[in-house]
Amino acid sequence: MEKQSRRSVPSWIWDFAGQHRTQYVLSVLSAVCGVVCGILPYFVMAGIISDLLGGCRDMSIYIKNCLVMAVLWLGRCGFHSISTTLSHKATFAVLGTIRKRVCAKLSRVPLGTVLDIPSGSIKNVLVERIDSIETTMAHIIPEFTSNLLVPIALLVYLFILDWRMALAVLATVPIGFGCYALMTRDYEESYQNTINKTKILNDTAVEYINGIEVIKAFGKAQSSYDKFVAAAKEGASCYVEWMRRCNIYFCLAMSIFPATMIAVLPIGGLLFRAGTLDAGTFIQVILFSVGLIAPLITVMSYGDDLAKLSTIIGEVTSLLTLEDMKRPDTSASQPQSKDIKLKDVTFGYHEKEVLHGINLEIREGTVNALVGPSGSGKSTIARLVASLWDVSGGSITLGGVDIRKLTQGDYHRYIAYVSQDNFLFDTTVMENIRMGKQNATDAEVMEAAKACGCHAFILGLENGYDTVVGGAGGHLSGGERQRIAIARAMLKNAPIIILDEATAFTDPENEAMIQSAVAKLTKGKTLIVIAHRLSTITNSDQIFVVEDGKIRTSGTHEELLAQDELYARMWRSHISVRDTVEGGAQE
Ligand SMILES: Nc1ncnc2c1ncn2[C@@H]1O[C@H](COP(=O)(O)OP(=O)(O)OP(=O)(O)O)[C@@H](O)[C@H]1O
Repeated sequence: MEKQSRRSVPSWIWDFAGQHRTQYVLSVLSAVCGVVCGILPYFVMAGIISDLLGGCRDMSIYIKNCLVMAVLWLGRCGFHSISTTLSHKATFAVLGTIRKRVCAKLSRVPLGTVLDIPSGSIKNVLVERIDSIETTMAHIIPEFTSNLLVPIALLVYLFILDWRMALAVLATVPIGFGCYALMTRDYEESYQNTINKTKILNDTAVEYINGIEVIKAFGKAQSSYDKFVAAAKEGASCYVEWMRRCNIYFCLAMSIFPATMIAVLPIGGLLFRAGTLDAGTFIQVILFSVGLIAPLITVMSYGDDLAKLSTIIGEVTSLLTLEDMKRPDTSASQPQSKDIKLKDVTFGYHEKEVLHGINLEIREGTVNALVGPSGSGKSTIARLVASLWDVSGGSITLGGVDIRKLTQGDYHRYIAYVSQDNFLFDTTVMENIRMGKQNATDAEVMEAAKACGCHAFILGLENGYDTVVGGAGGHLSGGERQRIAIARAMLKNAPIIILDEATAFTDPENEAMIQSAVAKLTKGKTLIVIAHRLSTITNSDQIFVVEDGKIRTSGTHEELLAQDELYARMWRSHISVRDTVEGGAQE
């Protein structure tokens, strides 16, 4: 993910806060009140010390001050609690909004954009990184503001009291800031570095888990594990090195900042001796200098968090500013028919063009097949028609309307796409099928499953329709996954079906069941099928032979057998493989 233009942290939070802005404002006000309650006791203490020095023996004054102090401390706790409650509530809502916007964004960008970002990185931003800013955001908004405002107010008061002593209080500040600046000089670069290492670690972990089957099968457990350990070690040493560099400056800054007495006591002592500073003012300055530095140190400690927040905002922004597929908010016009036309379509993944001027017409209600050698571009054509990517050149029209002029929602109502992957979500069979139609009743889901011949095997599962299928449908066989995916498409009841036939699961029994499911799914509809088993498409109205990213020929099975050598060759090899398989099965 590229770094995108950075926005300031407050404006970014303000934008996402939306209807929760009032909560943040109230939270800041409560925090200011809390810090004021924390500082007022210093005034009271100054008063008590003056009274003591003046020889006051009136008990009621001490008791009154004691009560005031107690009320102030209670107030401090109360306001702090109100402030953090409000800001935590608002922050959780903001983080929810951010996650929703990122997820919505991912559904609007071309599929390729999402595939190009390692899934570990997206998951990392969406879950861990956004989570990690919760505490920072919830605390930083009220506490940073209040801890900054109150010392400023105190400083103004000190300058009014005695400008010479106010300067003495500030004497250590430039040195402390100097140390802090040294600590943070390469902060952004170092932090980005650690983030990159963490991303590599995440991606390695996700790859290790996703590829565990291959790793085990090929005996690569040790080398894959070593790769993961190396990524973990690199991440750790990067952190340790960064901390080692910062630590000395951090310790110096944190020791020098609070050491206000170094200047306040000798300068104050000299002025007191010279008679230009009275004891009461001297005492107030001593107390306030302590009260002033503590909130300032808190503010400084947020510098680190602010920088982290800014980096994470950059990452989230880089996801949110990914370029959308160009689709309008409302469709310019509605298609007059369900005919699909590809005109001079070119397309490339990254720089490499894989489709070179595709022209084909698919008439409403017909069965159409794309056949051709592996890698010739069949699935790519299907994905473009399914509007998962945009064409690089040329156009795809539905009923005469360029599909880029239809909203995603409008277009997807026309299309049901069953991909080779047959991805199932880690939820129940019922919910996986229901994804075809969100408001479908259980009865409708079962009806679709029956029509696709899955009902019986689903009832045979551990918990029937309530069986959880595992990550990506891992608890089911390939053929079962495919039939559930077909049932899902059937429930959607879209007029155009795109079926990217998987090459596996070709045992005769499964093939027969899948064929019967497909036949029911596509009855009276437009079908575009990517066929690997040519015997399944001999009755198609049109067969397009794709070769090297171009349509080589088109026609019916018989026409192509007679006219196209490539098709005839593919048919002969299909027949001979099928005979071998079936012969083998019968023996
Ligand atoms: N996500 C991708 N990124 C980059 N290149 C890709 C991507 N998907 C496919 N390709 C390339 O595009 C070309 C066409 O691939 P496509 O999947 O469309 O072929 P196909 O005819 O469907 O193949 P098969 O029959 O093996 O499924 C191939 O050279 C392939 O390597």
